[in-house]
Parts: sequence; structure tokens; C-alpha cells
Amino acid sequence: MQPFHLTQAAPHGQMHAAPQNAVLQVRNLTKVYGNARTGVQATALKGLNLTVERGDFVSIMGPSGSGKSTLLNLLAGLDTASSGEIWVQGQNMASMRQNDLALFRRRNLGFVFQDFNLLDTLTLGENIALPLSLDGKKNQEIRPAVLKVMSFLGINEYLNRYPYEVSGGQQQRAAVARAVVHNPSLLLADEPTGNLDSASSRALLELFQRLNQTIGTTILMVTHDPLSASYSRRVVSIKDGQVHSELQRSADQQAFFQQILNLLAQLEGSHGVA
Ligand SMILES: Nc1ncnc2c1ncn2[C@@H]1O[C@H](COP(=O)(O)OP(=O)(O)OP(=O)(O)O)[C@@H](O)[C@H]1O
Repeated sequence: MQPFHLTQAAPHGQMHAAPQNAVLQVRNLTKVYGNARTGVQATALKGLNLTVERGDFVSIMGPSGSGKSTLLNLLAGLDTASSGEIWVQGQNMASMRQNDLALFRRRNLGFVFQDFNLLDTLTLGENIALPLSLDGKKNQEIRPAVLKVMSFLGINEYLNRYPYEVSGGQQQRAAVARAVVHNPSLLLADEPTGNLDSASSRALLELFQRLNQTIGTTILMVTHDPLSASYSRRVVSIKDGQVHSELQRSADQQAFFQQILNLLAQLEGSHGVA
């Protein structure tokens, strides 16, 4: 299976020294939230370092309040870091101009959220076409790309349905289709199974695995759920705003699941995993 993209997004601007295979490098990332009225500060990330290689499928886990959402928000550009660096495809995000950054993110990142975030006034096909339309692609290029990704994800029969006319699992598949239709360098997923029943969750995670193994999509997923994490190749646990430990999947999924449970039990020692 070939990637869905029409043309591979070329990195903009200058290339810098980052490992050849690193899609994402997070260096010494710190985020301090401040409340101007009360003067209270909360340090959510404390010099976090993380590298994600091309073709990896990484789960980020950790206790409630450990900084997972903060990390994802910074990667997605929804918030800015207090200090530290985020490099995507060898580009330092902090050194890019606002307009270039928005374009770079749109081309290089794909997002899947817990609550799907589809536009209700657009059909599934139109939702999935959005990243390509925004990028100025022509209709005759967009349609085959949309159909290809929808068929890969098993939702092509819902092309002309609106989000409220399909199930939650089908909506989430459409959200995944929209996130990968432009063949992003990195797919970011925030609790993607959080609103799905267990059968739809399994189906979605199997899709993630298939995207990762067949097309080589690099995935970074935040999850509380050890079973979801057992579908990935690597688990990185975060505690108190820093990387606590890592597990690499070497054996079968069941054994990995058990390793993840053990890791969470260890983490729970002081905080309790949400
Ligand atoms: N806007 C904010 N203002 C102040 N403090 C915040 C803000 N957002 C998060 N925090 C604090 O930063 C820390 C990390 O929060 P974050 O939401 O990143 O954790 P999390 O690991 O995603 O938690 P959960 O699993 O419960 O979603 C917490 O102590 C939290 O209270």
C-alpha cells in the first residue's frame, strides 16, 4: 500500500542537525503555567526530552497531571513552551515565522482527538478532503486521495454521509482519514479511543497498527489505557513533567501488555494513574 499523499510535503526553510531518522525531537521542554491574578505557577513540563524515529508508534502514558496533554498541546501548537525546543523533520519550530509554522504544521502533522472534531456541516468525504483543499489541491486530485484513504480505513460507503449519520467508531475512522490523507510526517493522537466502546476501540487501534506497519505512518499517542498502549511499539511514561521510563515491545502483545501493567503499578507507587 502506497501512502495516500499527492505530493510529499517538503520541509520549509533551513535544515539543521537532527538525527536522520528523527521525525520528532523534543529537547529540554519546559512549560510553566502562570496565573496573573493569583500569581500561582504550575510547572507542567520540566526539561522533557523525547525522540520519535520515523516509523515508530509511541504511546505516552503517565499519572493524571504528569504533563501529557501539555506536551501534546505544545506539539500541536495550541500553546507555547516556556523554554526548550521542538524539532519536527529537522526543523526547529521556534525558529519559524508564524505563517510558515502554520503551513508547516498543517503539512507535517495530523491530529486525532478524543471527541473526533469533525465538522457537522460537512459530509465525511468533505471533512477528509479538508487538509488537501486547505493546501490548494485541485478537486481531481483530492477525490481519488479521499476515496483511497476511506477505502483503506473501511468507510468508503459513508463518503456522502454527515457525521451525525454514522456511528462514533465510523466518525473516529473519518477523523483518522482526515489526519492522514495528506501523509503527515507525524500523527498525533490524544486519547483516540476515549469515546469509543471496546469493540470500536480495538478496531481503531488495529487501524493505527496497520497504518504504522503498512504505510509507515509515525504515530505518537497519549493514552491512559494499557491495552491501547500495547498496540504500539514503544511506551514512554511521564511523571512530574519528565520522562520516567520507556518500554520497547519485543515480545508478543500479551507480554507487552503485562510489562505495561507492571510499569503503571510502579508509577502508581506515589501518585496513581488516572
Ligand atoms: N492552563 C493551566 N493553568 C495552570 N495549570 C495547568 C494548566 N493546564 C495544566 N496545568 C497543570 O499542569 C500539570 C500538567 O497538566 P496536564 O493537563 O498536562 O496533565 P495530564 O498528564 O494530561 O493529566 P490528565 O491525565 O489528568 O489529563 C498539572 O499539574 C495541571 O494542573
